[in-house]
Amino acid sequence: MSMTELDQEQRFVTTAYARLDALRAQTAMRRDQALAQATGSHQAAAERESTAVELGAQLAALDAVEQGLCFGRLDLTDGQVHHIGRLGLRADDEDHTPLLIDWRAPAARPFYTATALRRDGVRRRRHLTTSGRRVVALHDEQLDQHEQLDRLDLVDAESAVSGEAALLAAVTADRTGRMGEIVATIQAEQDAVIRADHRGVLVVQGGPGTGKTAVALHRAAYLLYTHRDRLARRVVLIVGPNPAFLRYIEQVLPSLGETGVRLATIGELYPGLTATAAETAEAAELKGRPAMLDVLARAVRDRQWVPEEPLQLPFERQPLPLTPTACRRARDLARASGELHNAARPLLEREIVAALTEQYVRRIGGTGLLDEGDLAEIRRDLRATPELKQLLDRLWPLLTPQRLLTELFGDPGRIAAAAPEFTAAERALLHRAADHGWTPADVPLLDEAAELLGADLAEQASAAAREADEQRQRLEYAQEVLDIAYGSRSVDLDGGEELLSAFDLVDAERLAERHRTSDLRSPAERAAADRTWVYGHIIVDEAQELSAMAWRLLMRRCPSRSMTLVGDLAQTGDRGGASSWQRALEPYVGTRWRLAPLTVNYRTPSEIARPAAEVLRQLDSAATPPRAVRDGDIEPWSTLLADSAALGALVTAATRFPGRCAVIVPRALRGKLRLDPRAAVLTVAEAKGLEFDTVLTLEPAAILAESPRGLSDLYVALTRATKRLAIGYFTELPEVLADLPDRTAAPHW
Ligand SMILES: Nc1ncnc2c1ncn2[C@@H]1O[C@H](COP(=O)(O)OP(=O)(O)OP(=O)(O)O)[C@@H](O)[C@H]1O
Repeated sequence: MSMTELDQEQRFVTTAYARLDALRAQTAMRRDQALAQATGSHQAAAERESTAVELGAQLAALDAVEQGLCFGRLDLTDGQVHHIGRLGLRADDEDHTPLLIDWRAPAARPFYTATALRRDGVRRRRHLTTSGRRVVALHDEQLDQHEQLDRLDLVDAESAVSGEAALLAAVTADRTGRMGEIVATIQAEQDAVIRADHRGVLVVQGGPGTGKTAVALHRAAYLLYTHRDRLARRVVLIVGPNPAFLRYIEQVLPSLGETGVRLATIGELYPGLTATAAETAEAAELKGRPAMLDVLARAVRDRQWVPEEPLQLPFERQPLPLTPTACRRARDLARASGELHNAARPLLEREIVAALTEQYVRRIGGTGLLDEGDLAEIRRDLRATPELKQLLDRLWPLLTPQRLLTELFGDPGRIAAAAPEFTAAERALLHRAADHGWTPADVPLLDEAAELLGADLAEQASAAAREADEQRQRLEYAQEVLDIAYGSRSVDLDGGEELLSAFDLVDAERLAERHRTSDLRSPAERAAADRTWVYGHIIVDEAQELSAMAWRLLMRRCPSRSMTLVGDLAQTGDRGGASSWQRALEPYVGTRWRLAPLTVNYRTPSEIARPAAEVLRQLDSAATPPRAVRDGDIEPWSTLLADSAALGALVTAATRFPGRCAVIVPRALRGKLRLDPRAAVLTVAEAKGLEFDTVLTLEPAAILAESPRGLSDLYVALTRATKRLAIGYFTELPEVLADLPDRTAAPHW
């Protein structure tokens, strides 16, 4: 590569950064102006403040693309040259000439898809490697020099990875503990997923390390770019398996300049609580079964009570009796109304008050002397009796989802009534203390309960009152603004005043409405606070782990079914997780979903992929392991550990390598080992989706034995390493790993 070409690229990159700097300065100035003017009337201040927030977000997006602003160049056969970057830039000239093309724009696509066989008009693809703002290397692929290839070469040219040098540099770099973006080296099969149509359900199935997570995140960025208007307002939701995983990926989208996304675990999808309490895998599996739907429905019906003996309502001098028959009639009527539980309570109340009125009339000697007005008064008095509410609360309590579940799980009697089809052992799994925290598996149940119960009327009334009050204040304020605006006008024409005030009122309402929508929370924040928010698109990572109940919750949040589900059935660890995409999706979309496979493994070198493939073969003899994109230089090995000191020494030695190190342990050993703190000690569930330079998998036989999905767990444990993998065991090495070189005599890395 001649120096002049590097210089030329440097000149271009310098121009692009200068343009970026200018845009930043402009945006910062406009934001500061908006902030300085955010005073004066309430309305104007709110509008300027929201402008300032918007400009602040734009500024953050411009700052985010600093690293690797420009990473590619396409030379087309027609002589055009396109530079590809992390955002689109136009020159500051009259024509706004395109300078840098956003990687998501259609014109950038050939950068990811062109091959020697399908050139898409590309003559040469160039990868630019930069360090800060300096161009340090160029890698070219000449796509027009393969005309004379024979058949064999053609096959190779088709399957070759694009931008090989840049890709290899990316996949062999030391890990930082945070996932990074891959815009410069997205591969063709990944690009197809990233740019797939947003409509309908797309399932991305791929083995460990095939870039499912990376692709899911870049797809979110692509969809936001392509459908900005709709998706920024409706929000893209990305669901991950646990908070540590979300921390691992949370930087990727901001680094691509995208913030209109909500990242959440299932445990965070019920507003007002974060469900992080632990429970057994068996209890979580049970709660994820579709049978829980009936359990919840019965638990609600169980709260619609009929006493066996008459109840008494203290009223005037002598209590009024309320017979079981009257209670049953009232309950059946309320149930027959078809209203949700909380909404049906007023119907029950009306019936109960009617029955009590009848008792009262009977006590005072019949209806002969009473007219309708008297009866209404009696009913009013009954309703005003404080004990009536207590009585109604026993017969048909207003319930929040939290209260329904707490009182259900806290009471074996209630569990038995609601879950007659479960075995005694299963029912025991559901039982727990009332002060037990919420677990992730509770969240779909809370959501389902909210659907069954409907809004608590008291809650609804107070929310409505609050909203009415705010609206009144907004109207008053808007009217004031208009009064001032129109104050100077003369309105003493005949009839003119009336006309004008009607006009004012309409405008005041519209103004108030506009003010109401100047809510400074971002759409993602508003989505997080709203249980019934409908998302524009939902992406689920590790989707194979979702239970049937969790699927229901997500489908409710996405009636359009615009979803991307990424996962690997061979890695399913949760007992309630999926073993077939068709079975999991059937209830919601039938067979109307598309499958996109990913086949190349970018994480583990071929040496490490080999024993993992052996485990996969035992899991599913028909499955094809992903093809490792590179060879490493270190074979994985096993060692029998004499004692915990030997383990400690091995782990300490492992932490001396650059990058990150993890010890993956059976659940039973978690928290029981004293190891070098530089090594992350994780169970398989915790390590899922993550990767490390060096991995020690400990006691694989115990990992296998701990769960009915033991083989899947072992598969996950063997596929986390980017460079070095060793297996340590105290007693037994599973047969499936017996072929690994045994280094018990000299267990060094
Ligand atoms: N095109 C690419 N260019 C550079 N790096 C890539 C590319 N594709 C994937 N990678 C890297 O490979 C590693 C594995 O990717 P990722 O974690 O997305 O895989 P996965 O399919 O989600 O794996 P798992 O099933 O284990 O969760 C990551 O470090 C990712 O950045």
